[in-house]
Amino acid sequence: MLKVLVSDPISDLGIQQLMDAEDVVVEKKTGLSEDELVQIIAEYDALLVRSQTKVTEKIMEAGKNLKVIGRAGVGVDNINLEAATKRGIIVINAPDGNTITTCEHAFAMMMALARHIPQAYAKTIQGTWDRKFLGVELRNKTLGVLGMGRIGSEVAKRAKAFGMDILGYDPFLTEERADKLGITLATVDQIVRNADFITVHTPLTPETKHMISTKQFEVMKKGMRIINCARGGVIDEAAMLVALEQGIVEGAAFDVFEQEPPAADHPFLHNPKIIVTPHLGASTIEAQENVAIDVSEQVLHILRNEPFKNAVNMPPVAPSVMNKLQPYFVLGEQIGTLVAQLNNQAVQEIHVEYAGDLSEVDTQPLTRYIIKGALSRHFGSDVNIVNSMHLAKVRDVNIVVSKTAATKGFTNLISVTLKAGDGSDRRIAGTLLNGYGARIVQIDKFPVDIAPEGNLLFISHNDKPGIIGNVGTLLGNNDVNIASMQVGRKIVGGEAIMVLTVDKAVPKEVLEDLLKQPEMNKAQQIAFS
Ligand SMILES: NC(=O)c1ccc[n+]([C@@H]2O[C@H](COP(=O)([O-])OP(=O)(O)OC[C@H]3O[C@@H](n4cnc5c(N)ncnc54)[C@H](O)[C@@H]3O)[C@@H](O)[C@H]2O)c1
Ligand SMILES: O=C(O)CC[C@@H](O)C(=O)O
Repeated sequence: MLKVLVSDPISDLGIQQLMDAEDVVVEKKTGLSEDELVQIIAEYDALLVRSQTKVTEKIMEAGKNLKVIGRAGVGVDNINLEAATKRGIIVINAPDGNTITTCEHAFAMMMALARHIPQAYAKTIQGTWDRKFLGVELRNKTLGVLGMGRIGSEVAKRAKAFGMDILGYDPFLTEERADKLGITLATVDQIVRNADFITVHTPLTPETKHMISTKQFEVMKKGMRIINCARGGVIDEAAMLVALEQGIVEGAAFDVFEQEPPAADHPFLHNPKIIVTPHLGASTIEAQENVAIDVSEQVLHILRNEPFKNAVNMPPVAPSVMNKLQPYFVLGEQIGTLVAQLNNQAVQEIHVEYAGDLSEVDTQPLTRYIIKGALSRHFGSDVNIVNSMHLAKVRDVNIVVSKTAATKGFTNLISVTLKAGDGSDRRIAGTLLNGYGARIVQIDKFPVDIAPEGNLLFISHNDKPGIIGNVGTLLGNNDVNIASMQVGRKIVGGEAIMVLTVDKAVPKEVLEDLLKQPEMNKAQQIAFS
């Protein structure tokens, strides 16, 4: 008999099919600590969670029979994916079931903000008939939506019906799709400067962490309102409080927090201009049923060795293919990550070219790693080798793969070009050198020789005397040690690049100072993990 543990409150109706299955026993034990879970998890073949249970490495290590972890919801940030992958535990989620519900929550928050509904309610039930609450209309206001995926797009549709003008930003949002949605494609800067309301709908990734912080608040319209029903930390809580005190922010509505639950003395819980809810975005009867049904169905398929979808981590790959390709997986993902970090435009096409030895093998699994790397900058832990091609497709990113036996001087070469909607492109090529390991050998049109590890600093500048010295001095003065440096240019006095390996991450302020140096065009930190 297969055993399934449900460790968070999950809709009974949603898990009915699991409970009805003759080969499955379902046990519900909610509110368990990590240690309590460690004690019992070995008995179970599957674990079903929402967001409360933190599925740690320790729990997985104890889960000797665990084949699948089902997350009834979207975000899998409460599950240690790496540990699951390492142990061959499949992690699945239910990405679509709570989209509308969460969108409606964000919209409800926006309306409550506009009309002070929670504050007015609290006064009224205390016996104070206070009619001084003066709201604003949504009509004719500008709404900025950061993250135009499933939820952000639904919010935009509803805001249009309310007569709002919508500015949207998403790295995968092209002019064409924005037109289709009837919104204006904008940059983050345009959104923060012009929006009366801002709502965020991105995952929490290193890039989206504090994407709205002091710098962004400083240029916002005085009296704007802001909503976070995505993930705590996308909006910098401390910076938001300062902006509220300065009158830049008139009101804020948060469903999610940097630390959940927030401490009892968290300033958001005691500020009359901030509306809070306890991560209720997905909490409707419909959404909870939807996600539980989706996830139960997939868990049953996995337990019965049937084909399944929505796996968030490693899929099985045939051993023969695996043996040939495995050495390239890390490099492929690194090339994808690197090229995505260099690109700042909405991506239309990712062109992967395999040369030399690689032209003779079925490279499909490797392409998945490359696309995963290219998308992970924006999808964070939501993208994996199972869903990377699918995510690219739903975001209208065309994947082109070509092969050539010509070796260009290397026995194997992976070249990845990101083509943007505006016609620009960025290119990275890498190889595995026998005895030396992975190397990045080309950045755009410049040949380089870089080990893809540690912290890289990528600088693009005009080829003028003194630049290398300036960079070295500035980094030295800020205690950033340079381990290696490479420079490249095509013509004397023309466009040039500098790639430095540094011993620690370069602070934001130092990058800003670098950019202030003469002849500098770009200074960017690149990370490989
Ligand atoms: N409050 C809740 O209970 C609740 C419920 C469901 C989902 N969520 C959260 O809401 C968020 C959105 O969910 P979704 O289902 O719409 O996900 P999605 O993957 O469909 O959309 C997320 C979008 O964010 C974009 N993005 C990534 N980096 C970005 C950046 N730097 N700037 C702008 N956009 C960026 C991605 O390209 C993607 O289109 C997720 O964080 C999810 O975990 C919260
Ligand atoms: O289970 C929940 O209520 C959280 C849902 C939400 O944050 C998600 O990522 O799906």
